Amino acid sequence: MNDFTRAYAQQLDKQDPLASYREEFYLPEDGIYMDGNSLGLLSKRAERTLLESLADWRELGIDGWMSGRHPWFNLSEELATLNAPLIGGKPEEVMVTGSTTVNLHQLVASFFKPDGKRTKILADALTFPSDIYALKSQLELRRLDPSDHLVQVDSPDGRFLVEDDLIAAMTDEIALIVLPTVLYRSGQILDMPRLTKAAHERGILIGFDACHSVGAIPHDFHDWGVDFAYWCNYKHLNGGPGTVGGLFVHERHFGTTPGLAGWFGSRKDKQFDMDHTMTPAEHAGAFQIGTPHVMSLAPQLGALEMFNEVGMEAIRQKSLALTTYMMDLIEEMLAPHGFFIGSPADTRQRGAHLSLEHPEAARICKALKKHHIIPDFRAPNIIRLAPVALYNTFSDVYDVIVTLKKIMDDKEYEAFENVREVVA
Ligand SMILES: Cc1ncc(COP(=O)(O)O)c(C=O)c1O
Ligand SMILES: Nc1ccccc1C(=O)C[C@H](N)C(=O)O
Repeated sequence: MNDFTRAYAQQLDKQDPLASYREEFYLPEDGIYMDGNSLGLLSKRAERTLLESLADWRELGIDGWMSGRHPWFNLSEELATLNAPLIGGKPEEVMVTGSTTVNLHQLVASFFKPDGKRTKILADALTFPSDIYALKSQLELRRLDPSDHLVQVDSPDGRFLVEDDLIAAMTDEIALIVLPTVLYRSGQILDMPRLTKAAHERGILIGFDACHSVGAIPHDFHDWGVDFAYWCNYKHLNGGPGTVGGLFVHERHFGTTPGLAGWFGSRKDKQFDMDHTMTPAEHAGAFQIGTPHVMSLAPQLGALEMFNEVGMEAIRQKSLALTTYMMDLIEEMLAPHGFFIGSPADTRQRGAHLSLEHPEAARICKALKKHHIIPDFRAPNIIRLAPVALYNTFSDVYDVIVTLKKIMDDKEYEAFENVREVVA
Protein backbone atom coordinates (compact mmCIF):
# COMPACT_ATOMS: atom_id res chain seq x y z
CA MET A 1 0.00 0.00 0.00
CA ASN A 2 1.26 3.48 -0.74
CA ASP A 3 -1.74 5.74 -0.21
CA PHE A 4 -1.62 7.16 3.30
CA THR A 5 -4.52 9.59 3.04
CA ARG A 6 -7.74 9.51 5.04
CA ALA A 7 -9.62 9.52 1.73
CA TYR A 8 -8.14 6.11 1.00
CA ALA A 9 -9.38 4.77 4.36
CA GLN A 10 -12.84 6.10 3.54
CA GLN A 11 -12.69 4.40 0.16
CA LEU A 12 -11.88 1.09 1.89
CA ASP A 13 -14.89 1.64 4.18
CA LYS A 14 -17.15 2.15 1.17
CA GLN A 15 -16.05 -1.19 -0.27
CA ASP A 16 -16.53 -3.03 3.04
CA PRO A 17 -19.25 -5.70 2.73
CA LEU A 18 -19.67 -5.78 6.55
CA ALA A 19 -20.05 -1.99 6.91
CA SER A 20 -23.73 -2.15 7.87
CA TYR A 21 -22.98 -4.14 11.05
CA ARG A 22 -21.38 -1.10 12.66
CA GLU A 23 -24.84 0.38 13.15
CA GLU A 24 -25.85 -2.67 15.15
CA PHE A 25 -23.53 -1.65 18.00
CA TYR A 26 -23.45 1.05 20.65
CA LEU A 27 -20.21 2.81 19.80
CA PRO A 28 -18.59 5.52 21.91
CA GLU A 29 -20.08 8.80 20.75
CA ASP A 30 -16.91 10.78 20.57
CA GLY A 31 -14.18 8.17 20.49
CA ILE A 32 -12.79 5.01 18.96
CA TYR A 33 -12.99 1.63 20.66
CA MET A 34 -10.01 -0.66 19.95
CA ASP A 35 -10.41 -3.05 22.87
CA GLY A 36 -12.84 -5.64 21.56
CA ASN A 37 -10.24 -8.32 22.32
CA SER A 38 -10.72 -7.62 26.02
CA LEU A 39 -14.40 -6.68 26.20
CA GLY A 40 -16.57 -6.53 23.08
CA LEU A 41 -19.18 -3.78 22.75
CA LEU A 42 -22.91 -4.07 23.36
CA SER A 43 -25.04 -4.62 20.27
CA LYS A 44 -28.70 -3.74 19.96
CA ARG A 45 -29.53 -7.40 19.36
CA ALA A 46 -27.73 -8.48 22.54
CA GLU A 47 -29.52 -5.77 24.48
CA ARG A 48 -32.85 -6.94 23.06
CA THR A 49 -32.40 -10.59 24.02
CA LEU A 50 -31.24 -9.61 27.51
CA LEU A 51 -34.33 -7.42 27.97
CA GLU A 52 -36.53 -10.24 26.68
CA SER A 53 -35.18 -12.61 29.30
CA LEU A 54 -35.63 -9.98 31.95
CA ALA A 55 -39.25 -9.58 30.84
CA ASP A 56 -39.69 -13.38 31.01
CA TRP A 57 -38.54 -13.24 34.63
CA ARG A 58 -40.85 -10.31 35.36
CA GLU A 59 -43.86 -11.95 33.72
CA LEU A 60 -43.33 -15.65 34.33
CA GLY A 61 -41.24 -16.13 37.46
CA ILE A 62 -40.27 -19.81 37.76
CA ASP A 63 -42.12 -20.69 34.54
CA GLY A 64 -39.40 -18.86 32.62
CA TRP A 65 -37.42 -22.12 32.81
CA MET A 66 -39.76 -23.90 30.41
CA SER A 67 -41.72 -21.17 28.65
CA GLY A 68 -41.34 -17.57 27.59
CA ARG A 69 -39.30 -16.16 24.76
CA HIS A 70 -36.09 -18.07 25.53
CA PRO A 71 -36.81 -20.94 27.96
CA TRP A 72 -33.91 -20.90 30.40
CA PHE A 73 -33.71 -24.66 30.88
CA ASN A 74 -32.42 -25.09 27.31
CA LEU A 75 -30.64 -21.76 26.88
CA SER A 76 -27.12 -23.18 27.28
CA GLU A 77 -27.89 -25.82 24.66
CA GLU A 78 -29.47 -23.26 22.34
CA LEU A 79 -26.39 -21.07 22.60
CA ALA A 80 -24.12 -24.06 22.06
CA THR A 81 -25.78 -24.49 18.67
CA LEU A 82 -24.88 -20.88 17.83
CA ASN A 83 -21.35 -21.24 19.20
CA ALA A 84 -20.57 -24.56 17.46
CA PRO A 85 -20.04 -23.27 13.90
CA LEU A 86 -17.63 -20.65 15.20
CA ILE A 87 -15.25 -23.25 16.58
CA GLY A 88 -15.94 -26.04 14.09
CA GLY A 89 -17.64 -28.40 16.48
CA LYS A 90 -20.85 -30.40 16.28
CA PRO A 91 -23.57 -28.74 18.39
CA GLU A 92 -23.50 -31.66 20.82
CA GLU A 93 -19.72 -31.21 21.28
CA VAL A 94 -20.17 -27.65 22.57
CA MET A 95 -21.69 -26.19 25.73
CA VAL A 96 -22.10 -22.62 26.88
CA THR A 97 -21.42 -22.85 30.58
CA GLY A 98 -19.11 -21.69 33.35
CA SER A 99 -16.27 -19.33 32.57
CA THR A 100 -12.88 -19.76 30.97
CA THR A 101 -11.07 -20.59 34.17
CA VAL A 102 -13.91 -22.70 35.60
CA ASN A 103 -14.15 -24.67 32.35
CA LEU A 104 -10.41 -25.27 32.36
CA HIS A 105 -10.70 -26.65 35.90
CA GLN A 106 -13.56 -28.87 34.80
CA LEU A 107 -11.73 -30.16 31.71
CA VAL A 108 -8.47 -30.84 33.52
CA ALA A 109 -10.38 -32.52 36.35
CA SER A 110 -12.01 -34.72 33.70
CA PHE A 111 -9.17 -35.42 31.26
CA PHE A 112 -5.94 -35.31 33.26
CA LYS A 113 -5.40 -38.93 34.15
CA PRO A 114 -1.83 -39.36 35.39
CA ASP A 115 -0.83 -42.93 34.80
CA GLY A 116 2.51 -44.67 35.38
CA LYS A 117 5.25 -42.48 33.95
CA ARG A 118 2.79 -40.02 32.42
CA THR A 119 2.10 -37.60 35.23
CA LYS A 120 2.91 -34.17 33.77
CA ILE A 121 1.01 -31.36 32.13
CA LEU A 122 2.60 -29.42 29.27
CA ALA A 123 1.84 -25.71 28.83
CA ASP A 124 3.82 -22.68 27.68
CA ALA A 125 5.55 -19.72 29.28
CA LEU A 126 3.45 -17.04 27.56
CA THR A 127 -0.08 -18.15 28.31
CA PHE A 128 -2.61 -16.20 30.35
CA PRO A 129 -1.81 -16.41 34.09
CA SER A 130 -5.23 -17.71 35.13
CA ASP A 131 -4.59 -20.88 33.11
CA ILE A 132 -1.32 -21.48 34.89
CA TYR A 133 -2.90 -20.88 38.32
CA ALA A 134 -5.62 -23.40 37.44
CA LEU A 135 -3.17 -26.00 36.16
CA LYS A 136 -0.95 -25.68 39.24
CA SER A 137 -3.90 -26.04 41.59
CA GLN A 138 -5.16 -29.08 39.68
CA LEU A 139 -1.75 -30.69 40.12
CA GLU A 140 -1.71 -29.79 43.81
CA LEU A 141 -5.15 -31.31 44.31
CA ARG A 142 -3.62 -34.58 43.13
CA ARG A 143 -0.59 -34.12 45.36
CA LEU A 144 1.71 -33.59 42.37
CA ASP A 145 4.31 -30.85 42.78
CA PRO A 146 3.78 -28.22 40.04
CA SER A 147 7.46 -27.35 40.04
CA ASP A 148 8.23 -30.63 38.32
CA HIS A 149 4.80 -31.66 36.96
CA LEU A 150 3.97 -28.49 35.07
CA VAL A 151 6.29 -28.16 32.08
CA GLN A 152 6.17 -24.68 30.52
CA VAL A 153 7.81 -24.38 27.11
CA ASP A 154 9.72 -21.14 26.82
CA SER A 155 9.65 -18.63 24.00
CA PRO A 156 12.95 -17.66 22.37
CA ASP A 157 11.98 -13.97 22.14
CA GLY A 158 9.24 -13.55 24.74
CA ARG A 159 6.68 -12.95 21.98
CA PHE A 160 6.18 -16.09 19.97
CA LEU A 161 6.16 -19.81 20.59
CA VAL A 162 7.88 -22.23 18.22
CA GLU A 163 5.79 -25.30 17.37
CA ASP A 164 8.93 -27.44 17.01
CA ASP A 165 9.85 -26.59 20.62
CA LEU A 166 6.36 -27.51 21.82
CA ILE A 167 6.51 -30.82 19.96
CA ALA A 168 10.00 -31.56 21.29
CA ALA A 169 8.57 -31.19 24.82
CA MET A 170 5.86 -33.83 24.18
CA THR A 171 7.72 -36.58 25.99
CA ASP A 172 6.43 -39.85 27.41
CA GLU A 173 6.05 -38.14 30.80
CA ILE A 174 3.32 -35.84 29.51
CA ALA A 175 -0.30 -36.86 30.07
CA LEU A 176 -2.02 -33.66 28.97
CA ILE A 177 -1.25 -30.52 26.95
CA VAL A 178 -3.01 -27.17 27.39
CA LEU A 179 -2.10 -24.34 25.00
CA PRO A 180 -3.65 -21.11 23.75
CA THR A 181 -5.06 -20.95 20.22
CA VAL A 182 -3.97 -17.30 19.95
CA LEU A 183 -1.50 -15.75 22.39
CA TYR A 184 -3.06 -12.94 24.39
CA ARG A 185 -0.12 -10.59 23.98
CA SER A 186 1.42 -11.06 20.55
CA GLY A 187 -1.70 -12.45 18.90
CA GLN A 188 0.26 -15.37 17.40
CA ILE A 189 -1.93 -18.25 16.18
CA LEU A 190 -0.52 -21.65 17.03
CA ASP A 191 -0.69 -24.39 14.41
CA MET A 192 -3.47 -26.33 16.15
CA PRO A 193 -3.89 -29.18 13.63
CA ARG A 194 -0.15 -29.86 13.64
CA LEU A 195 0.12 -29.76 17.44
CA THR A 196 -2.93 -31.98 17.85
CA LYS A 197 -1.55 -34.54 15.43
CA ALA A 198 1.86 -34.54 17.16
CA ALA A 199 0.24 -34.93 20.60
CA HIS A 200 -1.93 -37.83 19.49
CA GLU A 201 0.98 -39.60 17.79
CA ARG A 202 2.62 -39.57 21.22
CA GLY A 203 -0.46 -40.75 23.11
CA ILE A 204 -1.11 -37.33 24.75
CA LEU A 205 -4.45 -35.49 25.05
CA ILE A 206 -4.50 -31.85 23.99
CA GLY A 207 -6.82 -28.95 24.82
CA PHE A 208 -6.86 -25.29 23.77
CA ASP A 209 -7.73 -21.96 25.39
CA ALA A 210 -9.65 -20.23 22.60
CA CYS A 211 -10.39 -16.91 24.36
CA HIS A 212 -8.55 -14.83 21.78
CA SER A 213 -9.60 -16.79 18.71
CA VAL A 214 -13.32 -17.46 19.10
CA GLY A 215 -15.17 -14.96 16.95
CA ALA A 216 -11.85 -13.78 15.52
CA ILE A 217 -10.67 -16.66 13.31
CA PRO A 218 -12.31 -19.84 11.96
CA HIS A 219 -11.61 -23.15 13.74
CA ASP A 220 -12.11 -26.81 12.90
CA PHE A 221 -11.80 -28.37 16.34
CA HIS A 222 -13.79 -31.46 15.39
CA ASP A 223 -11.89 -32.21 12.19
CA TRP A 224 -8.53 -31.41 13.75
CA GLY A 225 -9.36 -33.97 16.42
CA VAL A 226 -8.73 -31.56 19.33
CA ASP A 227 -9.69 -33.29 22.59
CA PHE A 228 -11.17 -30.26 24.32
CA ALA A 229 -11.26 -26.47 24.26
CA TYR A 230 -12.66 -23.65 26.38
CA TRP A 231 -13.17 -19.93 25.86
CA CYS A 232 -14.94 -16.78 26.95
CA ASN A 233 -17.77 -15.13 25.07
CA TYR A 234 -17.12 -11.57 26.24
CA LYS A 235 -14.26 -10.57 23.93
CA HIS A 236 -14.75 -10.96 20.17
CA LEU A 237 -18.23 -12.44 20.64
CA ASN A 238 -19.60 -9.40 22.50
CA GLY A 239 -21.67 -11.39 25.02
CA GLY A 240 -21.16 -8.85 27.83
CA PRO A 241 -18.83 -8.43 30.83
CA GLY A 242 -18.31 -11.78 32.54
CA THR A 243 -20.84 -13.53 30.28
CA VAL A 244 -20.95 -17.33 30.43
CA GLY A 245 -18.05 -19.13 28.71
CA GLY A 246 -17.89 -22.05 26.30
CA LEU A 247 -16.39 -25.50 26.13
CA PHE A 248 -15.82 -28.14 23.46
CA VAL A 249 -15.35 -31.84 24.09
CA HIS A 250 -14.67 -34.05 21.07
CA GLU A 251 -17.39 -36.64 20.59
CA ARG A 252 -14.86 -39.46 21.00
CA HIS A 253 -14.80 -38.50 24.70
CA PHE A 254 -18.55 -38.61 25.25
CA GLY A 255 -19.19 -40.78 28.26
CA THR A 256 -16.12 -39.50 30.16
CA THR A 257 -17.17 -38.90 33.75
CA PRO A 258 -17.06 -35.18 34.55
CA GLY A 259 -14.34 -34.43 37.09
CA LEU A 260 -16.52 -31.79 38.75
CA ALA A 261 -20.07 -33.06 38.72
CA GLY A 262 -23.26 -31.11 39.33
CA TRP A 263 -26.92 -31.57 38.57
CA PHE A 264 -26.99 -29.35 35.46
CA GLY A 265 -24.68 -31.92 33.84
CA SER A 266 -27.51 -34.43 34.03
CA ARG A 267 -29.55 -35.76 31.14
CA LYS A 268 -32.29 -33.17 30.92
CA ASP A 269 -35.12 -35.66 31.26
CA LYS A 270 -33.49 -37.17 34.36
CA GLN A 271 -32.38 -34.03 36.18
CA PHE A 272 -35.60 -33.49 38.09
CA ASP A 273 -35.82 -37.13 39.19
CA MET A 274 -33.58 -35.82 41.99
CA ASP A 275 -31.81 -39.16 42.15
CA HIS A 276 -28.57 -39.22 44.16
CA THR A 277 -26.94 -41.20 41.37
CA MET A 278 -26.28 -38.83 38.50
CA THR A 279 -27.17 -39.72 34.92
CA PRO A 280 -24.83 -37.45 32.95
CA ALA A 281 -25.90 -35.95 29.62
CA GLU A 282 -24.59 -38.04 26.74
CA HIS A 283 -22.73 -35.09 25.16
CA ALA A 284 -20.73 -32.00 26.15
CA GLY A 285 -23.67 -31.00 28.35
CA ALA A 286 -22.32 -33.44 30.95
CA PHE A 287 -19.59 -30.92 31.82
CA GLN A 288 -22.03 -28.30 33.11
CA ILE A 289 -22.08 -27.96 36.87
CA GLY A 290 -24.82 -25.82 38.43
CA THR A 291 -27.64 -23.50 37.43
CA PRO A 292 -26.62 -21.29 34.50
CA HIS A 293 -26.33 -17.52 34.99
CA VAL A 294 -29.34 -16.82 32.84
CA MET A 295 -29.12 -13.03 32.65
CA SER A 296 -25.53 -13.42 31.62
CA LEU A 297 -26.41 -15.97 28.92
CA ALA A 298 -29.25 -13.97 27.45
CA PRO A 299 -27.26 -11.27 25.58
CA GLN A 300 -25.40 -14.00 23.70
CA LEU A 301 -28.55 -14.95 21.80
CA GLY A 302 -28.50 -11.63 20.00
CA ALA A 303 -24.73 -11.30 19.89
CA LEU A 304 -24.07 -14.72 18.35
CA GLU A 305 -26.80 -14.40 15.75
CA MET A 306 -24.66 -11.88 13.88
CA PHE A 307 -21.67 -14.21 13.69
CA ASN A 308 -23.78 -16.94 12.20
CA GLU A 309 -25.30 -14.52 9.72
CA VAL A 310 -21.96 -13.18 8.51
CA GLY A 311 -19.84 -16.32 8.85
CA MET A 312 -16.30 -16.56 10.20
CA GLU A 313 -14.65 -16.45 6.76
CA ALA A 314 -15.98 -12.96 6.03
CA ILE A 315 -15.09 -11.78 9.54
CA ARG A 316 -11.58 -13.14 9.21
CA GLN A 317 -11.11 -11.51 5.82
CA LYS A 318 -12.04 -8.07 7.13
CA SER A 319 -10.10 -8.52 10.35
CA LEU A 320 -6.91 -9.30 8.40
CA ALA A 321 -7.52 -6.37 6.06
CA LEU A 322 -7.82 -4.09 9.11
CA THR A 323 -4.69 -5.35 10.90
CA THR A 324 -2.66 -5.36 7.67
CA TYR A 325 -3.74 -1.78 6.99
CA MET A 326 -2.87 -0.83 10.56
CA MET A 327 0.59 -2.39 10.22
CA ASP A 328 1.23 -0.47 6.99
CA LEU A 329 0.23 2.80 8.64
CA ILE A 330 2.38 2.09 11.70
CA GLU A 331 5.41 1.42 9.54
CA GLU A 332 4.83 4.57 7.51
CA MET A 333 3.82 7.03 10.22
CA LEU A 334 5.47 5.84 13.41
CA ALA A 335 8.86 4.77 12.06
CA PRO A 336 10.95 7.37 13.96
CA HIS A 337 9.27 6.73 17.31
CA GLY A 338 10.78 3.43 18.40
CA PHE A 339 7.73 1.16 18.23
CA PHE A 340 8.12 -2.55 17.57
CA ILE A 341 5.23 -4.52 16.11
CA GLY A 342 5.23 -7.62 18.30
CA SER A 343 2.63 -9.50 16.24
CA PRO A 344 3.15 -11.84 13.30
CA ALA A 345 3.60 -10.23 9.88
CA ASP A 346 2.46 -13.49 8.27
CA THR A 347 -1.34 -13.39 8.07
CA ARG A 348 -1.58 -17.16 8.62
CA GLN A 349 -0.11 -16.68 12.09
CA ARG A 350 -1.80 -13.41 13.04
CA GLY A 351 -4.90 -13.30 15.23
CA ALA A 352 -7.20 -10.29 15.39
CA HIS A 353 -5.19 -7.75 17.39
CA LEU A 354 -1.82 -6.06 17.11
CA SER A 355 0.67 -5.66 19.87
CA LEU A 356 2.76 -2.51 19.70
CA GLU A 357 5.78 -2.54 21.98
CA HIS A 358 7.28 0.66 23.38
CA PRO A 359 9.12 1.50 26.63
CA GLU A 360 6.59 4.30 27.30
CA ALA A 361 3.58 2.06 26.51
CA ALA A 362 1.71 2.63 29.80
CA ARG A 363 1.60 6.38 29.40
CA ILE A 364 1.08 6.31 25.65
CA CYS A 365 -2.13 4.35 26.44
CA LYS A 366 -3.17 7.07 28.87
CA ALA A 367 -2.56 9.73 26.22
CA LEU A 368 -4.67 7.72 23.74
CA LYS A 369 -7.49 7.57 26.29
CA LYS A 370 -7.29 11.34 26.69
CA HIS A 371 -8.09 11.45 22.95
CA HIS A 372 -11.02 9.05 23.61
CA ILE A 373 -9.26 6.16 21.95
CA ILE A 374 -9.50 2.93 23.94
CA PRO A 375 -6.58 0.49 23.61
CA ASP A 376 -5.33 -1.73 26.40
CA PHE A 377 -1.98 -2.04 28.05
CA ARG A 378 -0.21 -5.23 29.00
CA ALA A 379 2.80 -4.86 31.25
CA PRO A 380 5.56 -4.13 30.87
CA ASN A 381 5.53 -2.51 27.43
CA ILE A 382 2.61 -3.54 25.21
CA ILE A 383 -0.19 -1.48 23.67
CA ARG A 384 -2.81 -3.86 22.28
CA LEU A 385 -4.99 -2.54 19.47
CA ALA A 386 -7.90 -4.61 18.18
CA PRO A 387 -9.73 -3.25 15.15
CA VAL A 388 -12.86 -5.41 15.23
CA ALA A 389 -14.41 -6.63 11.97
CA LEU A 390 -18.06 -6.09 12.91
CA TYR A 391 -17.79 -2.56 14.27
CA ASN A 392 -14.51 -0.85 13.44
CA THR A 393 -13.71 0.89 10.18
CA PHE A 394 -10.58 1.55 8.18
CA SER A 395 -11.10 5.22 9.06
CA ASP A 396 -10.99 4.27 12.76
CA VAL A 397 -7.64 2.60 12.15
CA TYR A 398 -6.39 5.65 10.27
CA ASP A 399 -7.50 8.04 13.01
CA VAL A 400 -5.92 5.93 15.76
CA ILE A 401 -2.53 5.83 14.06
CA VAL A 402 -2.61 9.54 13.17
CA THR A 403 -3.45 10.34 16.81
CA LEU A 404 -0.65 8.09 17.98
CA LYS A 405 1.71 9.94 15.69
CA LYS A 406 0.61 13.26 17.18
CA ILE A 407 1.05 11.92 20.73
CA MET A 408 4.59 10.89 19.83
CA ASP A 409 5.53 13.94 17.74
CA ASP A 410 4.36 16.32 20.48
CA LYS A 411 5.50 14.05 23.35
CA GLU A 412 2.00 14.31 24.83
CA TYR A 413 2.56 11.09 26.76
CA GLU A 414 5.07 12.90 29.01
CA ALA A 415 2.12 14.47 30.83
CA PHE A 416 1.33 11.04 32.36
CA GLU A 417 3.06 8.61 34.67
CA ASN A 418 4.43 5.50 32.98
CA VAL A 419 2.62 3.03 35.27
CA ARG A 420 -0.39 0.89 34.57
CA GLU A 421 -3.88 1.52 35.87
CA VAL A 422 -5.56 -1.04 38.18
CA VAL A 423 -7.54 -2.62 35.33
CA ALA A 424 -5.23 -2.07 32.41
C1 LIG B 1 -6.40 -16.41 27.16
C2 LIG B 1 -7.20 -16.19 28.41
N1 LIG B 1 -7.39 -17.21 29.26
C3 LIG B 1 -8.10 -17.06 30.38
C4 LIG B 1 -8.68 -15.84 30.72
C5 LIG B 1 -9.46 -15.77 32.01
O1 LIG B 1 -10.80 -15.78 31.75
P1 LIG B 1 -11.91 -15.75 32.91
O2 LIG B 1 -11.53 -14.64 33.84
O3 LIG B 1 -13.17 -15.44 32.18
O4 LIG B 1 -11.93 -17.05 33.56
C6 LIG B 1 -8.53 -14.76 29.83
C7 LIG B 1 -9.10 -13.43 30.09
O5 LIG B 1 -9.50 -12.99 31.11
C8 LIG B 1 -7.77 -14.95 28.66
O6 LIG B 1 -7.56 -13.95 27.82
N1 LIG C 1 -11.80 -10.62 32.10
C1 LIG C 1 -11.38 -9.34 32.24
C2 LIG C 1 -11.85 -8.55 33.28
C3 LIG C 1 -11.43 -7.25 33.42
C4 LIG C 1 -10.53 -6.73 32.52
C5 LIG C 1 -10.03 -7.49 31.49
C6 LIG C 1 -10.41 -8.81 31.37
C7 LIG C 1 -9.89 -9.65 30.31
O1 LIG C 1 -10.56 -10.52 29.85
C8 LIG C 1 -8.51 -9.42 29.85
C9 LIG C 1 -8.12 -10.36 28.75
N2 LIG C 1 -8.28 -11.74 29.11
C10 LIG C 1 -6.72 -10.19 28.23
O2 LIG C 1 -6.41 -10.77 27.22
O3 LIG C 1 -5.90 -9.49 28.78
